[in-house]
Amino acid sequence: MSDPAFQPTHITPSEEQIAIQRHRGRLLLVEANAGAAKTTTLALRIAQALQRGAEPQTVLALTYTAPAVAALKERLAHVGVPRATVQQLRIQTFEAFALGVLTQAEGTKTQVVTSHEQVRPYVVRAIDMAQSMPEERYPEELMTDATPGNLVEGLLKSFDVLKGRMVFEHLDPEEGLTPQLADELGFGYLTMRAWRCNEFIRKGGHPDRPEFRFDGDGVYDLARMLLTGEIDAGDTALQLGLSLICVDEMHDVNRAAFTVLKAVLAAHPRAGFVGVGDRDQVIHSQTGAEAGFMGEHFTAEIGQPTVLPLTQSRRFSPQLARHVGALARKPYAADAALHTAIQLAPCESHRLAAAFIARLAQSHHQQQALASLRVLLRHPAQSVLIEHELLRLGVPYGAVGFAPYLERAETLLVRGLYAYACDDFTGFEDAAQRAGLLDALLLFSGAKVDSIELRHLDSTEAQRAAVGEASASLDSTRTFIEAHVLRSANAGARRRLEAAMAVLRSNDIDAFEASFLTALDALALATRVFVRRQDAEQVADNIAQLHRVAVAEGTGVDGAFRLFSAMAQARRRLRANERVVLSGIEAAKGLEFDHVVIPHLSQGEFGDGSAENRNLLYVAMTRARCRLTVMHDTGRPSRFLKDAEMTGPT
Ligand SMILES: Nc1ncnc2c1ncn2[C@@H]1O[C@H](COP(=O)(O)OP(=O)(O)OP(=O)(O)O)[C@@H](O)[C@H]1O
Repeated sequence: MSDPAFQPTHITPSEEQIAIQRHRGRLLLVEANAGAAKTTTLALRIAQALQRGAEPQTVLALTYTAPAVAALKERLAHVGVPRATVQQLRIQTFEAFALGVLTQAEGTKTQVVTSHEQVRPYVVRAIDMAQSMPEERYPEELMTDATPGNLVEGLLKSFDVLKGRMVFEHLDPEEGLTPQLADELGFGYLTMRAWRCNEFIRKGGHPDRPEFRFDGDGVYDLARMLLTGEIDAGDTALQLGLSLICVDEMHDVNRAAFTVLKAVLAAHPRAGFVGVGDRDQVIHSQTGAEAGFMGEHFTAEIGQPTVLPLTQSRRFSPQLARHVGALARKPYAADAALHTAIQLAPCESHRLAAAFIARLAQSHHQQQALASLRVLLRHPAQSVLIEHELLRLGVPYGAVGFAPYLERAETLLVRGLYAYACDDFTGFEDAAQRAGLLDALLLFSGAKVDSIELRHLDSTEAQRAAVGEASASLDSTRTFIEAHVLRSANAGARRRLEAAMAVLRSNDIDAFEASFLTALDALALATRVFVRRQDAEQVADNIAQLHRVAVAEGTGVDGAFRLFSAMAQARRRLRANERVVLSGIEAAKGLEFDHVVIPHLSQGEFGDGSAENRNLLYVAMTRARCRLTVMHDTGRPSRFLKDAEMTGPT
């Protein structure tokens, strides 16, 4: 039968790519290194299906993140699939796909809860419930010194693991839950009991569907219903008439997602399947992501796939491939025609690194040869100094995966405390700026807006209404801080806020340097209001960086805060920019940039030596096309740099 090949624009596919594009077997897996053209080849395979006559809406491509969805769409357009057709393809995250199937199966849309703060009260209730069960056989195992609020953060992480790995679903239903069993499974007894209560609460007493779904609950609920038989492959919600099913970034697949995938494949026995991934890009192993889902589990539970190779990086040079190969301890080939400049920039201090990056960004704007400059950061707090230097030089930039430092709630908290303590509201001239400041103060003080007129609104709406009214003028802003924030703050927060304001009021830079951070105790403040410890730590890190910047300015306390206001004005004036972007590494997965800069690679700065951190650095380094700049203190390089053989001259 004649099968004319789809002819892509912009690229000439290799023999390996053509073999994958034109493959006709049912199950195909491609495991290949970063940059070896997995996403592009998936796009070619989809284009070939369209060429063979498949309707766009019968092609499903699943990924884990929204940026990965965007990247696949971009590749499809790049190889020549018309944008209008790309829009008709079903390219979705696993979570969005599962929510769609559930809506269909349940006949109604369930509320989706997106923030940890929204889900927190439910988890607190679950802990209370677990600790007060009348028939509990091991009550002493459930007692702890921590308050429920302080347990939430750890529990949510454990819940992710329980969901991703489907731990409960794989237990023998006859076997009761005991502390010993919990221990064997690697979870605390309280965690497992609280999980059960949390699920009970989430169901809200409704027989058919839960009251709400939090991130990841869509895939989990669908996977669970598939396992219990509430939904099966024959269900109309899964009969989507698909002709081709694809998974990009298969290294992110966990048990729950795999269960969904299995059912979609079973529901479409005539559809082709192509999955692509790279086991060294597993950066979500805590939630059960496992390379086995592209290997032994796939063969055992779905069938024997054909495995086809993509052997060469088409993104970067053989020299960079050698370094990342050494880091990941695997062979790594690359197209010999590609050239990637590798620059090891020595930087003894973070301040020097920030100044260096700002100059690099400035010259990037002045040239046309390279399009994108992406600075990849392990932690958002690392952006504070860099952004400060960029703003000082007036260099336009964007931020992805985290808010720019001047817009973070903790920055507004510190600036707001100064403004109120010293009655200097420079930089808060308009109502929107004052509203941001009040929201930040309310968040960290733990104060609740409570007024008789607003009792008919829920707490979020009541706060919005009160802040909207108070921020209308400077006077009402001051009064609100006095009457609603400080007076009704919880005792611990109020003590810390007052102490920090006393330091600011002294306008003594030495006192500020020595005691501001201790007075505010940002970690304690944030731990009370953030569910995840890592979020609280990030707040504390951000404030520490802000403090460092203020001290280093050498212009006194008032001088430093005026500068922050000026920087905030400057930031608003700068055009939004996509050529120079600071971002987290997770947000860069699946993407590529002409010039990648990775600062903070001195000893201990890239986290511990875990496989997950190694994989994060692997992902970061493999985003570069034409140039990679790696920055560290030459006297004390990170062990990962040593492993990548990047400490000497390159
Ligand atoms: N035949 C080709 N000729 C030239 N360049 C190609 C070819 N195929 C792919 N590329 C380019 O190679 C680069 C890497 O491709 P792609 O993003 O598909 O790799 P990947 O394996 O999915 O990467 P990652 O693992 O990082 O997600 C892209 O710039 C792409 O345009």
